[in-house]
Amino acid sequence: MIEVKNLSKRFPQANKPDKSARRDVRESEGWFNAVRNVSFHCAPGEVLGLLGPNGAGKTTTLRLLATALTPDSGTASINGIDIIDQPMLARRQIGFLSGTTGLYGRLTARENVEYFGRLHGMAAPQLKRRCDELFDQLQIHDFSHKRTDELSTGMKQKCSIARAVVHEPRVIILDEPTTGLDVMAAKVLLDFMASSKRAGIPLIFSTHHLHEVEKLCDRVCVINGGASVFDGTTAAFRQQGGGDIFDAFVDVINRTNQSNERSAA
Ligand SMILES: Nc1ncnc2c1ncn2[C@@H]1O[C@H](COP(=O)(O)OP(=O)(O)OP(=O)(O)O)[C@@H](O)[C@H]1O
Repeated sequence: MIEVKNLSKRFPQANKPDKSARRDVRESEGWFNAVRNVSFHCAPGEVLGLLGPNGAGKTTTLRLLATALTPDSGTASINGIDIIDQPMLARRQIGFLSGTTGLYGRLTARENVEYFGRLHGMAAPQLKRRCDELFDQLQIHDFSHKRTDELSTGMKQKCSIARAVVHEPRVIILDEPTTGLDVMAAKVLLDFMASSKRAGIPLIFSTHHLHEVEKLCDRVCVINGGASVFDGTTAAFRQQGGGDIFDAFVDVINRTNQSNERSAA
């Protein structure tokens, strides 16, 4: 179970805001409140889609949850483990794919995944079994012997996901897993996510592709201007757009933009 309540994170602003530019409701006296008030939950066997326009705060939220950043306020727990009180313990439960691949270019795909498995303390037979399983699921076998600096974008992404989940995490968090991938590569990743769901693993992923949400997600959280502005089932979200998920997204964003503009004025 993943539970997030009222998370917030601000960053110091390097430059003074341009007075002629439209004011962002998140700017405040030298700080930028990238995440202001984000709440959602995701139960075992559920997939939650994290949606929002560019710059909404999705990556920052996922980095907070994955313990790569420390929240300024709010709480989050992974299977009952508080990420602020016990970040190391929480981290061991999480498989996190960040936007940057972080692969070692001079190692092969297999060496990269095995290296991270060993860092997690996996024994050789367990690691071999897990690599074989993941390389089947993610269709990595054909290029597992190639150095990762020689791989295509899709191949690198598959390898990054295998690396992120090699230790059989109890929750999975993926930041834009299918961005930049062709249809066939994206399908492999979506099938992988569906198999994690069948295995009962709570999975959260951010995306700009609403058809992925239709296909996979039980729940949706929309972030706009650093705050969660919708958190509920995919069916309830679709209802917001009279049955159309695209209309629902546009409607929620337009409504909250108007209210943010009123607050910033
Ligand atoms: N380290 C940082 N310092 C200052 N501002 C930051 C930092 N990290 C993120 N921000 C700002 O916080 C806001 C949210 O960024 P974030 O990357 O979380 O958005 P996002 O929803 O993932 O966007 P996208 O869909 O474009 O990936 C942006 O305005 C960004 O410039």
